[in-house]
Amino acid sequence: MKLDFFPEDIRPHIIPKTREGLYYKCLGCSAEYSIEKLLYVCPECNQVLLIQDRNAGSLQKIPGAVWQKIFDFRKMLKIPALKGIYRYHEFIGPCIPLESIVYLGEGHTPIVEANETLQKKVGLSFFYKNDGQNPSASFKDRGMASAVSSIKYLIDQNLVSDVIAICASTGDTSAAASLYASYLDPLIKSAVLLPHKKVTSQQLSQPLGSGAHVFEIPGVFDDCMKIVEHLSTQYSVVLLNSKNAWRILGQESYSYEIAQDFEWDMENKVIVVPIGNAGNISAVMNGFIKFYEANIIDCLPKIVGVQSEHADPVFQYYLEPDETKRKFVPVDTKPSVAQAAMIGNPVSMPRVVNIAKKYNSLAGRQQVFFVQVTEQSIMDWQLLANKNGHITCTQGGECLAGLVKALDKKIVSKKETAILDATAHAIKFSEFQDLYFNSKIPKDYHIDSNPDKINLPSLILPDNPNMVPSQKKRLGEKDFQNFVKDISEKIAERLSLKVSL
Ligand SMILES: N[C@@H](CCOP(=O)(O)O)C(=O)O
Repeated sequence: MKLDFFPEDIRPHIIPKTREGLYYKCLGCSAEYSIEKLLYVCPECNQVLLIQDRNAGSLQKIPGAVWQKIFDFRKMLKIPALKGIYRYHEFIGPCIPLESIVYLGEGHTPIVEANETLQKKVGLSFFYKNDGQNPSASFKDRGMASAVSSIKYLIDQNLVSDVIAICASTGDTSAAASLYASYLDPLIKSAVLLPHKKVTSQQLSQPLGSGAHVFEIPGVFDDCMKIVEHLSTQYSVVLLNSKNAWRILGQESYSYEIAQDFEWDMENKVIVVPIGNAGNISAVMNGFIKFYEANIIDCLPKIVGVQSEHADPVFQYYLEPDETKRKFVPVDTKPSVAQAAMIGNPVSMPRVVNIAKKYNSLAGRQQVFFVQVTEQSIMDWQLLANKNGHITCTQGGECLAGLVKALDKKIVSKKETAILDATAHAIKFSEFQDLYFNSKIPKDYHIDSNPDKINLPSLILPDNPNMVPSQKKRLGEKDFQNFVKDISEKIAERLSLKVSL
């Protein structure tokens, strides 16, 4: 829609204006740093950073209802830079000029209501937000669009050049990082570190296809992360993990979209997210806080963070009810089908502690909860969700298992409506489905294949196995007709089909 057709009251705000005000703030010592430097931890105390906005107060000068109208109308713009996460430019990266924004189609993923069968089984109304429908098939594209746009902004100002972007990954981050970097080739080259044999083959193919340098490292994700942290302090590289605070900003768009899709009504809503490196739950909470502070939503939804029993450091931390006695202890992970979240020492733990505290305090009651689920429940719920029309990954299965657990523990009630994060597309994690269906999940996952849930292909051969069509030798007309009839009859028998009249 052309600018002239927008309502007059919001017309001056439809195209966002670039403005200053963002800075890095250390969560340890509160030191502040310019965003014109590439920085991932505080040079003083080594603690993680968050990006803050000195002019956040100015956002409150526009009434919440006007912001809602601006975002609703912005949907109709045809400007690529504003079609993705930067619809919320003022809240995500107001210093980034539209020319520096990298847009590959991320964000505004569908929210799909679970069907009646599944809602009945679970016991309350819920939706999946399909973040697997992002360009690299996971939610990481939100954060990557933000981090890579921030680098492009620095490149455009001649503040950096010849960028080598680097990340550690369980699969999704590396796919997103290499995809966005490849779009800016040759300005940005990428290198990814993956734990050897702990990334699915689909995920391994993604950075390879994008032309990244792919390094497989013995150990688990946490080991790769340490190497990336070391590289980023010793060498001139750009770190693209969520330790990079720009990633958090971009991932806040997930919350903004939920608010907008539910007509800004967050009453009785529960947001369920899996926790791995903990960047996403930090971003999700922070996003809702920002919209609440700007009066765009009038209450904060409940947040339920879910971890597998095989990788549960955040859940363990919050088991201690007395906040003053809590002590974070990294855990050694065990094999998990929620492989993307198989992380024992999440880099964003200090962010979770800081933001969850603020969230609960703003809400005036506990609104952030953590639950732990079994590996068996992750797999069983994922398979059931996908048998009912969803396309969720194992982490999405983890969310559903977490919702069931939260209902059981009375953290969530039947009156509420949950929105579950399908963080990636099911196809990325189909290897776990294959293992389950073939009853071959290794013992240390602690998952048994339920025969009722197994689905395997059936090879249908004709009575005469030599009379089959092939590319090398086609059958003669009569033999081919016999083949078609024979196979059809066998399928009809399997499906108990009735002959049509
Ligand atoms: N699950 C993640 C782990 C790294 O996450 P990040 O958000 O901290 O970059 C992955 O997909 O690699």
